[in-house]
Order: sequence, then structure tokens, then C-alpha cells
Amino acid sequence: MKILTSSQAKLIDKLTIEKGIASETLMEQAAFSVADIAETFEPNSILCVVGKGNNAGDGVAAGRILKNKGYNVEILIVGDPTQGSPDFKKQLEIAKKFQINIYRFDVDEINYSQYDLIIDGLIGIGLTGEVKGEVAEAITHINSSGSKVLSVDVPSGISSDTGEVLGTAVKADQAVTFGFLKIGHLLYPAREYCGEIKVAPLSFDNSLINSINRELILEDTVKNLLPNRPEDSYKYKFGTVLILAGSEKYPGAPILSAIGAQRTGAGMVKLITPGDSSNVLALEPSIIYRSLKKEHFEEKDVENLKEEIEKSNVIVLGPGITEKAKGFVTKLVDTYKDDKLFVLDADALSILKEKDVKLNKNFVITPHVGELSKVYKNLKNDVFGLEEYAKELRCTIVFKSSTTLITNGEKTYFNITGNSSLAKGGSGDLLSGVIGSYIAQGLTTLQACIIGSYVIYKTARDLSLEYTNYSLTPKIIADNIYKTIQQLNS
Ligand SMILES: NC(=O)C1=CN([C@@H]2O[C@H](COP(=O)(O)OP(=O)(O)OC[C@H]3O[C@@H](n4cnc5c(N)ncnc54)[C@H](OP(=O)(O)O)[C@@H]3O)[C@@H](O)[C@H]2O)[C@@H](O)CC1
Ligand SMILES: [K+]
Repeated sequence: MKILTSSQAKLIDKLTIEKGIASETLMEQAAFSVADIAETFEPNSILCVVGKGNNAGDGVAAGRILKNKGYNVEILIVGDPTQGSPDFKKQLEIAKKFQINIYRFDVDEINYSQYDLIIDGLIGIGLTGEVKGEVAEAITHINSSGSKVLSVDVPSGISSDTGEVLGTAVKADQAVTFGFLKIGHLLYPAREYCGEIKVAPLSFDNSLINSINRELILEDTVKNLLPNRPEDSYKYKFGTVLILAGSEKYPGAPILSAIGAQRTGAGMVKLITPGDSSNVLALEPSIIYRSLKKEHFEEKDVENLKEEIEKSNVIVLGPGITEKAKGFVTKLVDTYKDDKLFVLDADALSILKEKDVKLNKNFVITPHVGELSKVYKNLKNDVFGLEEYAKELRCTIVFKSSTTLITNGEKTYFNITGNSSLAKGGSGDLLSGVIGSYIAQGLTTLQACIIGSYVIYKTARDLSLEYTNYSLTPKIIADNIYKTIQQLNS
């Protein structure tokens, strides 16, 4: 499912109209979908609260369709309708002919609570700046009405490009958008304001779809990425993952990475760690394990580990290493950046603090919000900034957040499969191992991040029904990864 910015949506709209599909036709289609979804609320009475742009046009047209079907519908206009968009004004003229009561926010007193359903057609993708004045007041009324709310396109007040609340926003039970999702639907806080999101079809010109470089990760996207596993194969065919992780202080993190790699199909998983993570063998004896018996990795270990490094396909570097291993990370990356594939996680990311650090397409980095803010800046709602950073570093970034973003600067994937069960120490360690495993099995770094994150997040989502988001742990997720792989393989 492709994801658009507001300007891409406007462009697709414009190009479709240029090909001869009238804007009225698109609006009628949009309004029909809004009306269809409104009916699922089984309302007796409906208030369409509209502004004066085309989002309002959709709202008025949906109201008229519902009125025509026999529902008790009224319309409330916020703003001066004489200043409205041409399509909005047209819809208003039509609505008048259907004997709908039309009120004005600045004139009429409305009891918002008397309606079972409010259709929010105040502002859609045309939002510019913070919501103020009458529109802000109307949003407050909608939110305190106690009525069900269906937002047209996006909840009014939500930025469709960042998911931020600009001033104030409508809290919807459902939002119906057209043709494609918008970035704003998928990021917090907007995800909480949208409620359930429906994507209704519209006769858009689809020739532009291939040029849209942002996409939501769905099961179908991932199914195609599951690496082939021919019967006639041997372990080296599925790659060797070398996990360089842990320290005396953090012996658990490398265990999770190693199990993650082993349980997702890598041919061989080697774990080398400074501390004592020997428990890994009790959990998964097939992992090759060695301890350097010291507090943390040191620069000279790069030379000591030469053989293991050179025999590996991909190196997962960072979980639990502490900042004391920085010299080791810098040397390892400098020495092998052109020859090996890398997944850099946790304290390995501290090398990004250095000025002018350049990675390359061999690298995946997996920062969470805090880690990225330390080495770069806070990009929580800034997809464009993240894409720029990936381009600058020339690598693939997995930005772990309530909506995880995966980008190489050219293409960006949104993962909304996870939940708060993953907001725990250890989830990231597990994920880094899984991504390493898929790279070892021959996927591109981008593909490995897509399937790797999906496998962990989907497993977590399914398990949290039983375990709850509180009690689910990365180890339990690791033990159940096979269930998600089974689903993908069916
Ligand atoms: N593919 C498509 O594109 C299709 C689009 N369609 C629909 O069109 C919608 C886009 O319509 P759009 O471009 O007319 O903009 P829209 O969302 O109505 O907002 C403009 C209005 O908001 C107001 N306003 C803005 N900022 C404000 C603020 N901070 N505070 C207060 N007011 C503010 C602004 O007021 P003004 O600044 O002009 O005074 C103006 O009146 C889209 O979301 C979808 O529903 C469908 O019909 C089918 C195909
Ligand atoms: K809206």
C-alpha cells in the first residue's frame, strides 16, 4: 500500500482531472465511500461539520447522499461559504436542493451531542499551519460531543505530512481516505486521532504509482521476501552471521541477537563476546560461541578476530558492547566497510557522532529515537529528514519507533505492525540478529530490514494477545518466531 505526501495527493488529483475525469466525479466517489462508511455506524442523526475547501465538499456531498438515503442529516458550515472552493460551493447548491438544514457556525447555536454521528469535513490535506479561530472552536465542540466521529480524509488539524497535531485536532473513531494512505495517518500522535483507517478506491491515474517511493509494509509485501530454501542445499548457502556483541556488563543482549539470527534461517551463527554469554548454548546449542574473557571489546581484537570476520558474510555489531568498545567499532568498520555487510546497533552507533562519517550500502543501522537524537537529531515525525540522513550516510536506516521507518533514502517503508510490548530492553537486540540473518541469506539490506522487522513485530503483536504487552519478552518472541514464518510460508 503506497503512502503519499499531501503534494503528491494533489498532483495525482490534478493529473487525473487533466486526463478527463472531472473533479466532481472524484468528489462524488469520495463522498459515496464516506456515506457507505457512515452507514456502518447505524446512526439516526448525522451532523456534517464542514469548512469551505474540497474536504468540506466531500463532507457536504456525503451528507446529501445520506439524506437521500433517508437519514436525518444536517450541515454546519464553519467559515464564510462565499469564500469557499468552487467544488464546495457547487456541493452546497446541490445540498440545498435536497432540503438539508444548513447552519452557520457564527450564527446558529448547535447542540453537538444530539447527533449519533459527526462527519468531520473541516480540513483535509489542505491544512496550512496551526488551526485557529472558529475551526479550532468547532474541533473542541466535536471532541466533547460524545458522538461518534468519522473524519473525511484525515482528522481535521492533523498534518498529513507529519502526523502532528497542528494546534488542535479532531479525535475520530474512523477516518476514510482516498486511493492511498498519507504519511500523517501512520505516525503518532495522528495514529491515535485517526481511529480505524479505511482506504476507499477512487478513479485516480495509477500510472504514477510506481514513482511513489513510500509504502506500508503488509503481509503480502513480506511474503515475497521469504528467502527460498531449496531442499538441495547446505548450510553455507544460507550464510554466516557473525555476532560481535556484549560485554561483561551486558551478557544478555548478544544471546538475543544470536537466537534471532539462528531462528530465522541463517546457515551458521557465530557469537563472539567479551563477557560470559555461555547461557546461549543452553538455549540454542547450534550457535558457535566464544568468549574473549574480558570486560569489553578492544581495538586490537579486530586483528585477533581476523579469521572469523573474514569467514562471515554479515557482522551484527553493537548490542550490549558499551561505549568502551568504540575503538574496536571504529577499527572494524574502517577495515571492513567495503568487504563485509554490517548491521550496526546500540553503542556501535556512537561512531556516527564523528563528523563526516560515511558508511555505504553495505550498512544497516538500527537506531531508536533516543539513539538517533544522540548522534543526529530528533526525527520522530520527520520522514523527509530521515530520508536525507540515509542519503547522507549512504546506508539503510531502521528507525525504531511506535511506527518504525525503514529507508535507504530512495525508498521508505512504514512498519505499523508492532505494539508497546516491544518497548523493552532486548527487542532491538533480537531484531538486529534477525536482520543480519536475512542479509546472510541473500536479501538486500532494505529487504532484510522489511522482513526482519515484520517477523519480530508480527510475532509480538500476535503473542501479546495472550501474554499482554506488559509481560511479553524478547525471549518469548524469539521462541515463537516460527509461527510468523509459518504464516509467511503458507
Ligand atoms: N486526490 C485528492 O486530492 C482529492 C481530494 N479530495 C478532498 O479534497 C481535500 C483537499 O481539499 P483542498 O485542497 O481544498 O483543501 P482542504 O483540505 O479542504 O483545506 C483547505 C481549507 O482549509 C482551510 N484551512 C487550511 N489551514 C487552516 C488552518 N490552519 N486553520 C483554519 N483553516 C484552515 C482553508 O481555509 P483558507 O486558508 O482558504 O481560509 C480552506 O478552506 C482532501 O483532503 C479530500 O478530502 C477529494 O474530493 C477527492 C480527491
Ligand atoms: K477532515
